Amino acid sequence: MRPHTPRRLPAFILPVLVVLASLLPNRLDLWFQDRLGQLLAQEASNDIVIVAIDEKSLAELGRWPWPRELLAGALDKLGNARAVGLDLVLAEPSANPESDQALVEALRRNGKVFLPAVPEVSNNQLVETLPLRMFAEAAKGIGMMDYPLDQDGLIRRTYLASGLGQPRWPAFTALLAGLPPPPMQLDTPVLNNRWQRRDERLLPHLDGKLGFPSLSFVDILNHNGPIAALADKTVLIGATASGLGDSHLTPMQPDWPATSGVVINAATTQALQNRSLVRPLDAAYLPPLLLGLTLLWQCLLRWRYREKSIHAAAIYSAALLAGGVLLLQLQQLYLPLASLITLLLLATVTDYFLQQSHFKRLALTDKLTGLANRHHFDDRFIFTLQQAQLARKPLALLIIDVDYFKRYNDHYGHAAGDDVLKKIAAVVEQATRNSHDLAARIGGEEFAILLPGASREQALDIAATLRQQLLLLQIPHQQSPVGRASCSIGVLSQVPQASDTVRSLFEKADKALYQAKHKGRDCAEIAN
Ligand SMILES: Nc1nc2c(ncn2[C@@H]2O[C@H](COP(=O)(O)OP(=O)(O)OP(=O)(O)O)[C@@H](O)[C@H]2O)c(=O)[nH]1
Repeated sequence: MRPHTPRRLPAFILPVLVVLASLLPNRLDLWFQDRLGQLLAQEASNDIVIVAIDEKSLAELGRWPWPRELLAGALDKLGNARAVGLDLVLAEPSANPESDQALVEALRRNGKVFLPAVPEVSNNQLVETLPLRMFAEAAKGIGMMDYPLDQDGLIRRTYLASGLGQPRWPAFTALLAGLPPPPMQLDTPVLNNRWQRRDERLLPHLDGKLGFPSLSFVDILNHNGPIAALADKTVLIGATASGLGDSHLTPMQPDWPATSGVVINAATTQALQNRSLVRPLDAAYLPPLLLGLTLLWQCLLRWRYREKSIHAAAIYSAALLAGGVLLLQLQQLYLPLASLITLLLLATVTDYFLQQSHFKRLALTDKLTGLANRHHFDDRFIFTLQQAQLARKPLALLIIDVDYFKRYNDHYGHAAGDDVLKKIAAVVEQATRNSHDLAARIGGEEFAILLPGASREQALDIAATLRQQLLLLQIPHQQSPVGRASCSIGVLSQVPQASDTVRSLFEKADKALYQAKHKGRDCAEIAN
């Protein structure tokens, strides 16, 4: 055993690394985020209306895709809406060019229609799928619908701008919410092939399912003239029929039947209009925040909460939680609270166990030399003796006593005596062969080594090597007949009998030590 110093550093670095490493797939945080979202769910507003391409419309108008004149007809009924989002990807021309032309004209007549662009995977990378140029130019604006999938297959986030090479497209929902649309960027050159995103936002939760007022597409189409009820409303036209496949798992609806894309867009638009859409903390701020909070925690622990670290961790976690919820409510900023609190608990638990092991080591260690103390030695001796008795294997014990040490103290002083004891302790420890051997300081100037399995020859060899090593140190001792520090060693090695006890073995080794002293010191004697 060596002297031990408290190991503070890992207690504070390790948890930071653990949490940082687990941040990306941090399911705990996602779970936590979902629960918080449910707690703060909003009610669907009446200002957003969904025109649903539903089963009823498909039954009456025929299978999808419909001739684009039908879309044009519906758009003509929505002339008094505040804004219209045509939640369909119009990237391909239809077989009939007149159909497309009819839609272009309806887009122009309406004048408030926004069209979506979407990221699509091609050759393992995302590319932009834009509406046909003729539609794009006739629409009021193009917005990107960028809802990446999380590892668990749910969508939880979107971006206020994204695109290929640079985040050049505003979000489709941002345009619908009336956030100032940047100019059309159809002709902006693509800088590189990397998909770029900016201004991450978390999807809002809605109270209940399909809470938005909804009308069947076919009813709109068959209506005579503009629909008064839609005046100044934000209208989203999109597929809700399950056969059309535009539905997604979200924290709002994590199981099938999932939420339709048009409802997700409506909920996001509403949150953008209310300015209640939540932004997560930028990943770049996370490491400094984690480090700062951990440092603060360490300071608190050192300052006054050392003995009550578990209580303090609970209070600190509650404070973090409250702070996090407050930030969410007041600033719409989401902190990865689960990670932060996990970090804190990890730091506390690690710290606690390091403390415990530190104290445990202290209780078993001799303060001056760092060797095992008498208490530790006796415990190990009992255990080792039982093992040797069961296995019928030899057990050796060396008792090492410094010669004329009283004279040394008297001559050189107690402090110098302490230094000599430390040097001898180092020599004693060097004599051990492996982790099963144990070297200890069992008295003022008395040491012992327990050597399980060592034969008489081996034990005598070890004693001789030990004396040799001490001789090499040449510690001056003018009051000793040999002029240097030396020791006498009592050696015992035997296969212990059932009747042998720690005490009886000690007595035998002690007797051998007495003989060594009696012979004139600076030698080793073995017990019979
Ligand atoms: N410096 C120092 N001295 C100690 C310590 N513990 C015990 N001693 C001293 O060790 C000395 C032991 O003296 P004795 O038991 O008479 O043995 P000795 O002088 O070594 O004589 P022999 O063993 O017969 O050779 C005493 O003077 C103790 O005060 C310690 O921790 N530090």
